[in-house]
Amino acid sequence: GGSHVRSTLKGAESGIAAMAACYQRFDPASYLKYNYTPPRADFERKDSIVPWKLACLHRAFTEGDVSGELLVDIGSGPTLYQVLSGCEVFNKVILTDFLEINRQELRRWLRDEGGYNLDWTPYMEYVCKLEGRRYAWSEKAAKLRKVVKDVLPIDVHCPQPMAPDALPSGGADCLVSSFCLESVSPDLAAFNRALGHIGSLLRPGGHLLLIGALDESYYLGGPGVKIPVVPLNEAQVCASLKERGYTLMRLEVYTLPQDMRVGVDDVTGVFFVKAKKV
Ligand SMILES: Nc1ncnc2c1ncn2[C@@H]1O[C@@H](CSCCNC[C@@H]2Cc3ccc([N+](=O)[O-])cc3CN2)[C@@H](O)[C@H]1O
Repeated sequence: GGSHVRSTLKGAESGIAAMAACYQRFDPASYLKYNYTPPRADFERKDSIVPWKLACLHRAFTEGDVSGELLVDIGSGPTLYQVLSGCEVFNKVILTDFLEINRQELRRWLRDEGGYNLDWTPYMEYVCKLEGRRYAWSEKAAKLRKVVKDVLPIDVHCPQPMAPDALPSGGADCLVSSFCLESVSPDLAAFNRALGHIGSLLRPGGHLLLIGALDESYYLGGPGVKIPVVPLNEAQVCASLKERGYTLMRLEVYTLPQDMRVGVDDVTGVFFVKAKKV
């Protein structure tokens, strides 16, 4: 009856409010150091996580079935690597995040203002190498600065995650989202709802490229800032996608070698999904 539903929704709201409170302590500089420097971002190592992610994204964006005008990155955080390949395929890219501090970090790089917390050059060089264009990282930087049109607020727990006029009426042609949904959802039900909410931003027939953590229960969003994560397994990810109206086209899983487990989280694996909205 009604009272049960009210208490359930109330529970969800308190879990989401608690999560938002955690994120007030998120520190972009620490987060970048924990996850986007060696060993997790070591371009000399074939088994490093970031090169694996960049290769998955490069392949997904360049195998011919992904096209259109507008690519939106959901929950960009303070990172740009998610759209280094996509910026060659779409002529408009919009980055999004819940925190102004992360949006500022991205804008600082996009406006070439200096004072960055991470050097993205090795990332751009690696993607250029994947594209068969050697030593063109400055062209990649220029392309990114030209194609990224905005950095906007988002809340994936809202049925309408972005402002009503943020996107063209048809929605985005493609979404990419990396390590966001499972890290902002108090439980699996919230993860499922959030997946549905972002789906409303995507046109039918559009693609979703989703990267996420497997079996993660927490990560450090800064020194001593322990942020809870809903632990997911592959079956749950596939079931959520199906339930929210996506057709799964590819699922790839990366298992972290021991020395990639550096104490900043308890992730055992990373999934890469390429899916299509029915
Ligand atoms: N309600 C919301 N809606 C949208 N975005 C929101 C909301 N709340 C917070 N956000 C926004 O979403 C956040 C995205 S960063 C979340 C970090 N994800 C977990 C972390 C990442 C990571 C990276 C690399 C590797 N690896 O193995 O190489 C493992 C892992 C696992 N640990 C953050 O930007 C926040 O600002």
